[in-house]
Parts: sequence; structure tokens; C-alpha cells
Amino acid sequence: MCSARADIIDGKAFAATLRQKVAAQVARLKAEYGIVPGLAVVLVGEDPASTVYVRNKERMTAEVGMNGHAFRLPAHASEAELLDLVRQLNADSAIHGILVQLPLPAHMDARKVINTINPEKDVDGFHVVNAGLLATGQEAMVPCTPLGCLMLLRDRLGSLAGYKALVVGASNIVGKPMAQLLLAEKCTVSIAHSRTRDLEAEVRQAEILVVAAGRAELIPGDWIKPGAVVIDVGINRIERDGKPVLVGDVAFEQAVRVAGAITPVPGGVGPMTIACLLANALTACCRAVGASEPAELVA
Ligand SMILES: NC(=O)C1=CN([C@@H]2O[C@H](COP(=O)(O)OP(=O)(O)OC[C@H]3O[C@@H](n4cnc5c(N)ncnc54)[C@H](OP(=O)(O)O)[C@@H]3O)[C@@H](O)[C@H]2O)C=CC1
Ligand SMILES: Nc1nc(=O)c2c([nH]1)NC[C@@H]1CN(c3ccc(C(=O)N[C@@H](CCC(=O)O)C(=O)O)cc3)C=[N+]21
Ligand SMILES: [Mg+2]
Repeated sequence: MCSARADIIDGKAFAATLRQKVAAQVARLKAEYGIVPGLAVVLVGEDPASTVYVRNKERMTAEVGMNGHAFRLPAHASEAELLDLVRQLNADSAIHGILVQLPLPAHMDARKVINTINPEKDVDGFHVVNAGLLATGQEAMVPCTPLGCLMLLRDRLGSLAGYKALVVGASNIVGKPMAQLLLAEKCTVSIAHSRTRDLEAEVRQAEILVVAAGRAELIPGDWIKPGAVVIDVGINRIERDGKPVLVGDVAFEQAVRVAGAITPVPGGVGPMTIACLLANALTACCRAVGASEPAELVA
């Protein structure tokens, strides 16, 4: 057993630096164009986790100098009311980015709601047009969590070309766009999901491992290829020794003995998601006013 420990990838610090760069660009937009990016966040109902995320987003939106606009609808609001709000925000020139917090109540069709957002204001990158643009290598709004993961990987590895990458999880909001981004970087990409026959065998080969399955500590440390770069997207609230704790989809204390580098939970991918949301809102605003886009922000 080797006693080396993986480098801990400090997503929290990386995200703070990214937010500073966004803030500088927000100041430039204001000085040169007299415009302040506006980000609308829509929350339906009172899911406690969502309420916390939305509050964090609002605080950080203000911190980078953007105008945050929070919209709260009751859980029993109709889908038609939500669609009306989205259309109103689409038509509002002071709003450059729109985020509808997921999950939505069961009586709403999330796909329909997301696809009603003007794709140019879709700072989550969830609209089918943005998914299609990304998949075909065209300029798109890129989903925040995969974008944040990509920034951390590039910071660590430089060019990703030729690496064997495995993405565990195939959701439309994390796994699939993550795989698209890695493919665009010329990784050799595999995607695992709930019907993957031998997950361990797949994980053992991965030089880059991104896990977004939503299963607490699904990946034991001894599956990980020595030296691999591990990005843990999972956020799972579990009880340990009678106390509520937050854990990822990777068994961190085991994995840290094998991996070359690994993101912690919390303090890894989560803060990057919010910083990338702000970066996307900035990008949307630059495109709306015809300002040059700050290339060093975007991956
Ligand atoms: N850090 C952050 O900023 C963010 C964190 N998250 C977290 O990331 C995780 C994933 O989120 P999301 O993509 O929305 O989740 P979903 O539940 O939408 O998707 C989970 C994916 O993982 C697959 N999966 C489930 N169980 C297994 C298993 N045992 N083995 C292999 N694959 C499995 C599913 O397979 P199948 O397709 O076959 O069902 C599915 O593709 C969650 O913990 C979530 O909280 C999410 C967004 C942002
Ligand atoms: N339309 C939409 N867009 C989203 O981007 C979206 C969403 N809906 N629904 C929920 C998920 C989840 N998500 C997170 C954002 C930040 C952290 C985050 O900041 N995490 C910190 C703190 C974690 C904590 O203490 O709870 C960390 O990991 O260090 C986590 C998760 C965005 N999501
Ligand atoms: Mg090491």
C-alpha cells in the first residue's frame, strides 16, 4: 500500500477566482456599455435543498455586481403560470439569463418549461437547442456543472487529448453534456449508467473519472486507477454516526490514497457550478449587447 495522497482539487478556491474574473468583466460592461447583466432565478415550491441553492446563487449574483431577480411561485402554481413568467422574462431586455430551478413539482412538464426559455438566455444550457449545439460542436450555452468540471480538469492536466475518460451517470443535465465536452477535448469517452454490466472494470481503466450518479460513495477507492484524476459531482445527504453529513459518489477517504487528484464534497464541483452560472450569465449579456466575450473565462 502506498502512502502517497492525492492532491485535493480546491474547487472552492478556483470558483472564487473565477467569480473575481466575472466581477471584473461585469464592471467593464457597465463602464463601456452602461449595462448590468440581469439573472432571473425562478423557484417553484419550497424544496429545502433548492431553497438553499437559490439563496447562495442570489448572494453570489449580487457579489459579482449583477442584478439578481428572484421569482418564487407556490408549489401549487399551474404550469401555465410558470410558462407565462418564462415568456415575460424572455421578452424583458433587462434579463440576460434565466434559470428555472429543478426539480419542478410533479404536475409540471420540466422539458416543456426548459424548452420555452429563449435559448440565448438559457444559462443552464438545458434547452434542446443548446444540447444540440454542444453535441454538434457549435457555440452553445454549456451546462454549468460539466463546464466547471472541465475547467478543473484542464487546470490540472492541460490538454485532455487522448485520455481515457469515464463518466458515470448519463443525465441530460450532467452526464451527457460532460461526455460531450470530454469528447470535444479529444478524450476517449465512455459513459456508464444503471445498466452498465461491470462498473468496476470500467472504472479501473479510467484516467479521468467523473462521477454523477447520485449514489452515496458508489465508487470504492480500490476501483480507481492509480494516479487518475477524479471529479466527484455527487451531493448526497446521509447520516453517519447519527449525524447528517454531505458525501459524494466516491468513497473519498479510500480514493484519496489511490487517485492522483480528487475533488472533495463539499468544496469541489458545487461552488464551480455557481461560478459557471455567473460566467454564463456574463456571456449571455455580452452576446446580447454585442460586446466582445472574455475568452479566458470560457472553457
Ligand atoms: N455539484 C453540483 O453542482 C451538482 C451536483 N449534482 C449531483 O450529482 C448527482 C447526479 O445528478 P443528476 O445527473 O441530476 O442525477 P440523475 O438521477 O438525473 O442521473 C443519475 C445517473 O446516474 C446513473 N446511475 C444511477 N445509479 C447508478 C449506479 N448504481 N451505477 C451506475 N450509474 C448509476 C443513472 O443511470 P440511468 O440513466 O440508467 O438511470 C443516471 O444516468 C446527484 O448527486 C446530484 O445531487 C447535480 C447537479 C449539480
Ligand atoms: N436549473 C437548475 N440548475 C442547476 O444548476 C441546479 C438545479 N436546477 N437544481 C439543483 C442542482 C444542484 N446544484 C448545485 C449547485 C451548487 C452546489 C453547491 O454550491 N455546493 C456546495 C455546498 C454544498 C452544501 O453545503 O450543501 C459544495 O458542494 O461545496 C451544489 C449543487 C445546482 N443545480
Ligand atoms: Mg499522489
